[in-house]
Order: sequence, then structure tokens, then C-alpha cells
Amino acid sequence: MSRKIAIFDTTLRDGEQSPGASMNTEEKLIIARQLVRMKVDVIEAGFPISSPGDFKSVQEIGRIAGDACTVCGLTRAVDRDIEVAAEALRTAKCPRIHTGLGVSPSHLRDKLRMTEEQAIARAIHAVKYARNFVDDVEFYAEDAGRSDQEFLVRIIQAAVKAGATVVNIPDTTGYNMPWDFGARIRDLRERVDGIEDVTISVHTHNDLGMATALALESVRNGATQIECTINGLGERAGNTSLEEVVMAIHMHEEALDAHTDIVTTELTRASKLVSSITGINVQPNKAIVGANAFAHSSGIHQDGVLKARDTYEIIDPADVGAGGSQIILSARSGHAALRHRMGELGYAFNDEEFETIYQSFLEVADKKKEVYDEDLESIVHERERVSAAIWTLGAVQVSCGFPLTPTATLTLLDEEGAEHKVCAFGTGPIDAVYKAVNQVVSVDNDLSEFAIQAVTRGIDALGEVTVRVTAADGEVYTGRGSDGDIVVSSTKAYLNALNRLISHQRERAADNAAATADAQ
Ligand SMILES: CC(=O)SCCNC(=O)CCNC(=O)[C@H](O)C(C)(C)COP(=O)(O)OP(=O)(O)OC[C@H]1O[C@@H](n2cnc3c(N)ncnc32)[C@H](O)[C@@H]1OP(=O)(O)O
Ligand SMILES: CC(C)C(=O)C(=O)O
Repeated sequence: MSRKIAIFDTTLRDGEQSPGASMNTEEKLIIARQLVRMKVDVIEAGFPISSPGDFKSVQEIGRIAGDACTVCGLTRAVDRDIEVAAEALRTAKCPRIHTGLGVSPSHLRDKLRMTEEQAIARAIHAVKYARNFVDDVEFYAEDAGRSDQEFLVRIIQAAVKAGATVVNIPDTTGYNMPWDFGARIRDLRERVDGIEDVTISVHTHNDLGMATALALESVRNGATQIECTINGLGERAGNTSLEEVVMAIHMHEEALDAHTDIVTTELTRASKLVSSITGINVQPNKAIVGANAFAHSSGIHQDGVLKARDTYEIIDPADVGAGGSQIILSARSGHAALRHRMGELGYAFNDEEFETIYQSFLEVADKKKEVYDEDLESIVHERERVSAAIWTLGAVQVSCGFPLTPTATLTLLDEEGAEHKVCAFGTGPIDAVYKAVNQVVSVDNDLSEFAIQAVTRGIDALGEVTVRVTAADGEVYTGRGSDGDIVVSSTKAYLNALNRLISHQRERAADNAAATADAQ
């Protein structure tokens, strides 16, 4: 059995330190329930002395967690902080006090204004004092990543001797290279007496984008607890992201000789919950939980994934509760992806038909970021309309605006492919286009209805126009047209209606001629 790595979730403490992420007790409780469901080992619920609200949150989370996990409150190495944390955790089944102080030259000299000896004395006192209230005391050596390693060994040794059950080695400013930080952990493990009886924890920040790497390198060097947050929330660039370390350990259990007890299928839900409560969106390309983590939008990748998912996915989306892989249709998609999606929508085409559809798809895709199902339906229907065409659109251009007179320049193609070019004015751009169409296609009709709607989302949505025209004999014909440009969709819709009218009139004329011939 591999080593168990405890997951210490600090979303509700360090995560909440993200600007704009503060949460009330009710919200913290909702997240805490999800953390319990996900089986984290420790919930750092807050900093009890910092406010009555945080005190209450720690107290309530201690109550709901029961013995499912340890609940921890953070303190400075200050007696009053420790007393208040102890009080907040009084009714918790598995309470932990997390106390400590800065250990780097900068923290000692500029922030705490203490000598190394004073800091060691304060650390010993804080750990011992906390042990009066709880059996489980975690000592943090803040900014250990920039500390003098000899001093770090001494203060950690003192904390272990004073009764710390966990020693936390933070890279508070995310300064280290993973291998350097790993070497620090290994050195502590080799030199601190009694460290084998305590848990070595790491708390790494993402200032250089390496929080996850720092945590994993620490595990390789003997750490058995990782402090992390959902979505990597936390001070400045954030903390180690829980979902990343959990899945990295999950994927490389053998190499790391490590596992966690996290229910990975709950990761996506946890991410969405934290994002909706804090109002902090997850970047789409975020590992594991980003909206694009299992989305494929380029043809070569889509073809691969459709043939075998693991050609481009190392994680089964179901393993993190993310539903399934997504094929995003875009101008970079190839035949395989489009054929697949069309199949899912219930369309089957022969190769020749499909090639026309694919070319229309590329035209639409070049104008839009993403092609949705509604766009595909529209492309299919547009093709059906084009195949029934008598008059087709060659080109249309309008100029309009204040104080211009709306003008349309139009080229229509007849059934023989001959071009007919006209120009017309109107009360608006569509009116100008329709007047131009009437100059070429001379059939008696009244435009009785005109409606336009966006087929999909966004400013680049296809606009679908529906028109109804009434012929001289009172018969009504409907026409539809779609395009990213509503002048073009309006023109196509009108032509579609007129083509129907003309072909119906031709059918009727042919029927009449046949009837006359029969009668003679
Ligand atoms: C790396 C981290 O993420 S640490 C956690 C950060 N979290 C927080 O700060 C929680 C929210 N903080 C608060 O509510 C407040 O800052 C409190 C209640 C903790 C303290 O408030 P105040 O008493 O007003 O102090 P203030 O915040 O102005 O300054 C911090 C003081 O604590 C001292 N201090 C900082 N860390 C420690 C420590 N670990 N142990 C002992 N003293 C410390 C500072 O040196 C400073 O002391 P000084 O006033 O004598 O110079
Ligand atoms: C208080 C400690 C654990 C911390 O948050 C840090 O060092 O970043």
C-alpha cells in the first residue's frame, strides 16, 4: 500500500484571503459540507480571532464535520489568538490548532522584529500553550521557503520537541524551485530528531506558477500532508490547487508511492460550488476543472479523440465528475468532427452532400468563434433551400445610416447562371434590397410578414429571417434564410419565398397545360 497523503483544505482560510472571495458563515458551511463529502482530511475553517464571523464559522464547521475530518483554526504565536481558537474549536470532535510565526530573515527582522532566539522561544511557547487545549497542534514556519535552512532545522526541531503533531513548511511567497524546496524537506527529514513521529506538511503558493510542482516535489521528499485550496484560490497568485495535486497523485501513484482518499468524482462539483459562492470564475484552461479541460476544438485532436479518447486525454472526465469530453466545432474542425456531430443530431449525408455541408460549415465557422448545433441545423436547412433555388444570390451590398439614403446593390443569378445586377433605394436597408430583388424577379406579391431571430448565442450569432409573401391569387408562401449578416439572411429569405411562389406557379401552369391537352 502506498503512503497516504493527507489533504488539508484551506479554501475557507487562505482561499478566502483571495481579494473578493470573502464568505459568510452560511456560505462557508455549504463549502465545508462539500469538503466532507469529498473526504478531505483537514478543513482549515478560519482564523478565529480575526472576527466574530470567522469565530462562528470555525465553531459551526467543527460541529458539522463531526469525526469525518479534522477541523483546524489558524492563529499567530500569540496567547490570545490560541485561546480564542481553542474556544471556537471547543465542541469540535477532531480539533487542531495551527500556530506559528515567520522564520525568514525578512519576516524576523522587518515584520516580527525578533531575533532567531526570540522566535524559537515564541514557537516553543505557542506550541506548548496550544497543547494545553488540544492534542493536535500544527506548527507553521511561515516563509520557510526563504529561510536560512540551519535556522529552519533548529526551529522545527524546537516545535517537534515542544509537542507539535504536524510541522508545516510553507513556501509562503512561492519563491522556490521545486527541487530546492524538495531538498529542504529532505534535509529536515534527515536532521530533525523525532520528525518521523510527526506529519510533515507543505503549504505552497503560486507566485511563479509552481505551487503544484512544489507540493509534489515535497511529497517525493517525504511530506505526507498537502495544504491546498479548491480552484487554487488564495493570497496573491493563490495556493496549490487541490484538484491538481489530487489528480497528479492519483495519476502517478506508483511513481510517487502515494495516494489520497479524495473522492475525485466530486472535484468538478466542488470547483463550481466555490466559484459560484465566491464569484471568482475559473479560467477556462485551468487544469482538471476549467471549462476547456476536456474540450477539443482542432480537427486533428477531434479526429483522434473520436477514434480513441486517450489519444488526447490523460484523465477520463467522469473520474473528476466532469461529464464527458466535448467536441467544440470551430473553423479548425475537420470532417471527422462535423460528421460525428451531424450524426449525433440525426443527419446522414452521402459524401457529396456532406462535402457541400462541410464547405458551408467552414464559411460559418470563419465568421464565428464556435459553431453550435442550431448553426448546423441552419446550415442544413439553408442547403435544402439552395437546392430548390430558381433565383440565387450572387452578391448584396447596402449602404445606410444617418443621413444616407439606404441603397442596395444586388447581383442575382438565374437558373442558367446569368448575372442580373441592379441598384435600388429604400426606406431602410432591407427595403432597398427587396426593391432591388423586385426589379429582377418580377412576380406580383405583397410582403405580409418579416421576422428575424438569432439562432445561437453571442454577437456573432447566425440571424435567421422568416418572411411571408402573398401572391396575387391570395396564396401565402414562406421563405427562410440564415447567415451571420442579417442583410444577407433577409435577402435569402425573400428569394426563398419568391422561388417557392414561382415554382408553384410553374407547377400549376404545367398542370393546367396538361389538363388542356387532355381535354383536346
Ligand atoms: C501567510 C498568511 O496567510 S498568515 C494569515 C493571514 N491571515 C490574517 O491576517 C487573518 C486576518 N487578520 C486579522 O484579522 C488581523 O490582522 C489580526 C486579528 C490577526 C491581528 O490584528 P491586529 O492586532 O490589528 O494586528 P495587525 O494586523 O495590524 O498586525 C499584525 C501584528 O501581528 C504580528 N504578527 C504577525 N504574524 C505573527 C505571528 N505569526 N505570531 C506573532 N505575531 C505575529 C505582526 O508583527 C504585527 O505585530 P505588531 O502590531 O506588534 O507590529
Ligand atoms: C499561515 C501560513 C501557513 C500561510 O498561510 C503561509 O505561509 O502562506
